[in-house]
Amino acid sequence: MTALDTPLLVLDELTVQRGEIPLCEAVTLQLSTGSICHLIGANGTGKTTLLMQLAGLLPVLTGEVSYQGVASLPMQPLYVSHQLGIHPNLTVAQNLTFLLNLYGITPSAEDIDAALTWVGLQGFETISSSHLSAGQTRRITLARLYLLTPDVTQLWLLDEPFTALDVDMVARMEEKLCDFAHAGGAILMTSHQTVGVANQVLDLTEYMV
Ligand SMILES: Nc1ncnc2c1ncn2[C@@H]1O[C@H](COP(=O)(O)OP(=O)(O)OP(=O)(O)O)[C@@H](O)[C@H]1O
Repeated sequence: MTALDTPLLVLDELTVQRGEIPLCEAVTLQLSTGSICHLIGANGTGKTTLLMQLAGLLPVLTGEVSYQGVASLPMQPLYVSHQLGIHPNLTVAQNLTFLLNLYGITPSAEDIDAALTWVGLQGFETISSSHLSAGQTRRITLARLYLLTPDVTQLWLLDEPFTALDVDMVARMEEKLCDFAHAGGAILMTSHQTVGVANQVLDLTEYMV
């Protein structure tokens, strides 16, 4: 039995819905440990809406979601929104600490140093986050991935994580996605760029109302 044989998240006939308006119907998906699923579709199809539904930020009104074999939403998926949620009045280290605290992790100074080094922000710990470029700001939100293993959260929902990143950082991110999937995690992610490491695709265009 390979890692891909183990079902983790199952969507059965789910309606992607924003308020009263259904966007996509009867969406079906099975994600297993080891899955890196690229969620695709034109602008406005409902990709962000689906990720928000799975993160518990918007309701699932029609269809079933089961997680680890139980009819429910995942208890604590990691949801990285394309809206960054970085507080401009906090330093880089303070923002990263806050993002990790949400998952019950209190990082040590060494953890912060290692995560920021991984995203190329070594030495930025005490810099105000308002002084960073768009790509550097996104790197703060991604630095948390360095410290999150499948033991903490087995499902990553990533909304356009590669936006504003340079080629080297995208390559580093893809390596991290593979490491996480091989360690027993599963990933559902949007990107308007090619995701070379994806081993599954969900095209929402096929389900549009
Ligand atoms: N805050 C909102 N309130 C009401 N409707 C919204 C809101 N955000 C998006 N929508 C609507 O929901 C639809 C789906 O939006 P969503 O952001 O899920 O699309 P998407 O596939 O992620 O698009 P993109 O590729 O542009 O990021 C859009 O057509 C839009 O009209």
